[in-house]
Amino acid sequence: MQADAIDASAPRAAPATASDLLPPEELERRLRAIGEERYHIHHPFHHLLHGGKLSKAQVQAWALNRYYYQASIPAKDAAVLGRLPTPELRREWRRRIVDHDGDGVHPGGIERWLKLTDGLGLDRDYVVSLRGLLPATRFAVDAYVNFVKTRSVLEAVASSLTEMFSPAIISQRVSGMLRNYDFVSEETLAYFTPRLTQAPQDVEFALGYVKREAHTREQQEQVMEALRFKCDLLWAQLDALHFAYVAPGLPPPGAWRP
Ligand SMILES: O=C(O)c1cc(C(=O)O)c2c(n1)C(=O)C(=O)c1cc(C(=O)O)[nH]c1-2
Repeated sequence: MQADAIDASAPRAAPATASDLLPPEELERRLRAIGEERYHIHHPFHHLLHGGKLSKAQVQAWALNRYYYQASIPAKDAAVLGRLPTPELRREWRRRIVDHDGDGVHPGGIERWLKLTDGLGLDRDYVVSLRGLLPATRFAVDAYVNFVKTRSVLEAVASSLTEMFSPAIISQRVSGMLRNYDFVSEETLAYFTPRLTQAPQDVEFALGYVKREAHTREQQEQVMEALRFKCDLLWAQLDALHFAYVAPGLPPPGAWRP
């Protein structure tokens, strides 16, 4: 047997039982620890982006790909909404869809993201067509939408909890990009300003929900696993950008090229 193979005969840790239920504050502490370890704020591509180390073309690649994440968030939230059992819960979740789609008078997040891609000089029709996406962007984002459709409502809500950590990365990104790139302005980065108040509001509800509704240790573990999955999905998107546009710099066939 290889040294690193799993020894099936070794004693296993007893499965968690209801008596192992974590106090809600401990669950929250563990969720925050997951973000501290795995959130994409630690990704090398993020450091290059806010540190001013990317070319305009590399920033364009980031904005183009991230458009698909932004555009898919309302589809994700509509899938969650459709599974929530009470008017109170649905009312709360509905706000998220309006934040991104707008209300027909006030523009939402998708429109504001397109201001960013416009400001970077990308053709809007091309961005919206999704033709230049990296395959891995599509796979990662689609996996998120699929996750909330197929897992429990508890896991679906928990998977949004990366937003606990988004104000920190957004602050770093915006201040760094404004300082380091002459091709971005406060206006082009305006997408991010409302997120600094929307995300904490989203989190207050979602975190309260998982702390209240995870009734067994197994469910608490599912909540933590959902957050890990979501961190991985954000990380994988930056991995793909790095591989295609930074090093070794190998965009796959069909993907956008500067
Ligand atoms: O700028 C970022 O790094 C970042 C991260 C995240 C996130 O952590 O999921 C979101 C956003 N932005 C964001 O703008 C956004 O609207 C959003 C919605 C959600 C979600 O899971 O429902 N995450 C995020």
